[in-house]
Amino acid sequence: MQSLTPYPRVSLKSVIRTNSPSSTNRVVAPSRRVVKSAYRFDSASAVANADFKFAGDVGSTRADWQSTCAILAGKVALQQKDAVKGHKTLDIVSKPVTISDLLPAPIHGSTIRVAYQGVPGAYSEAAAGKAYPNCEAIPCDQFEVAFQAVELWIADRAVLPVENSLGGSIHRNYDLLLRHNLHIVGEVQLPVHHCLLALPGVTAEHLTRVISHPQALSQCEHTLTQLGLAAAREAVDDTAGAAEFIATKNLRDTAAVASSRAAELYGLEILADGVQDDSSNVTRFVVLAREPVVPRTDRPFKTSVVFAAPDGEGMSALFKVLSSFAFRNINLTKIESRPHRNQPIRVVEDGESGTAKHFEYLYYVDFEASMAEANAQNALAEVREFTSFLRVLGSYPMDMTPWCPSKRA
Ligand SMILES: O=C(O)C(=O)Cc1ccccc1
Repeated sequence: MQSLTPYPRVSLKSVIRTNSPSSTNRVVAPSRRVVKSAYRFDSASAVANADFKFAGDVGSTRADWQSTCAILAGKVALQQKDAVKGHKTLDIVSKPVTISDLLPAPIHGSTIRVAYQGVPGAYSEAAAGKAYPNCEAIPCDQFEVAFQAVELWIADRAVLPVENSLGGSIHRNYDLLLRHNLHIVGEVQLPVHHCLLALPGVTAEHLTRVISHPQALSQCEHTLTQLGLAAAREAVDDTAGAAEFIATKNLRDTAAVASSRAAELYGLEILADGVQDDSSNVTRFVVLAREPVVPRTDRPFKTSVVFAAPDGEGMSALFKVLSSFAFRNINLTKIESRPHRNQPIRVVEDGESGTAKHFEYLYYVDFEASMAEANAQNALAEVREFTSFLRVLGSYPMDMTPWCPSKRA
């Protein structure tokens, strides 16, 4: 997959590697001033950006964001120098951690900073806006960077897509959930409405290439073919980044699958509206934070766990785990298996027939219950007995917003 986007984003290079806040490092919350001009998701800036044309004047929102990135990059450069000198203090900070920084929600009047992968106009940015309507949405160039942005207090939350009703799971994020120690504190389900975008004046006959996030391409494959688009499909990091790439490079032979908001932001035209193969196309995002939320029982909660089976017991352990939930009438909403990276293969020697190689898996399960419920606690106590590894990724309120398929993002 190519990374095409020139938009200034928090990148791996600009995120300093340091120990976690619980280590001996003095890590304090970043001052709001450091990131105050980060792109802000609210209707006012959406309207301001509607006039933005890539080839013309750069709007103040974008200029502000670029200067923010410069500040951030400068701070990071400073830290890198300090790291070389052996200083371990994280230097993007100007005040010590207070109790309000540790609260699961921001204190009244403060703006929550939400990291997402992509550039403005990405669906992940819309998901951040749905979860936290007046947040500062912080674009990151990779999923991993969004995790690190939260770990390093550059952001308060990260919002990441994990599955789509047409395209299936986004495996990278399942793997990252395990590699990092953030907690799932919420979920967002976003109806995704895709458009085919191109430079003004370009028609379908000019197109030799359609670029987008691989999930977006797979969600539109049938419709694009029906539109007679024999153009090659090319996967890039995010939908809005694809739109921006076309605008900056002035590509008249390339279209992007992205949101109508991306068309407005980057001065593209909508060649076809609603190109997803199914109007009930929904993407589920998880919201991550450094601290878990306290599970409750006064509203519907979901809990996400990941576990591994003891050596050689893959299928029977899975059966027992599923029974633990079934016997308690706990509904599972998701089950996903991923290769067990620390132990990918189990080799079984059989003198007569040869050597069998079995793949080992980790299982990700979501169930509809709160960890505050005795039922869920008992189920997990039992699951622990059948598994060699078990981690609760989070117990969090379910997204219960009314169903409205395919609203334009
Ligand atoms: O690329 C984006 O805009 C994303 O946020 C990832 C994505 C891609 C396709 C559907 C939903 C989310």
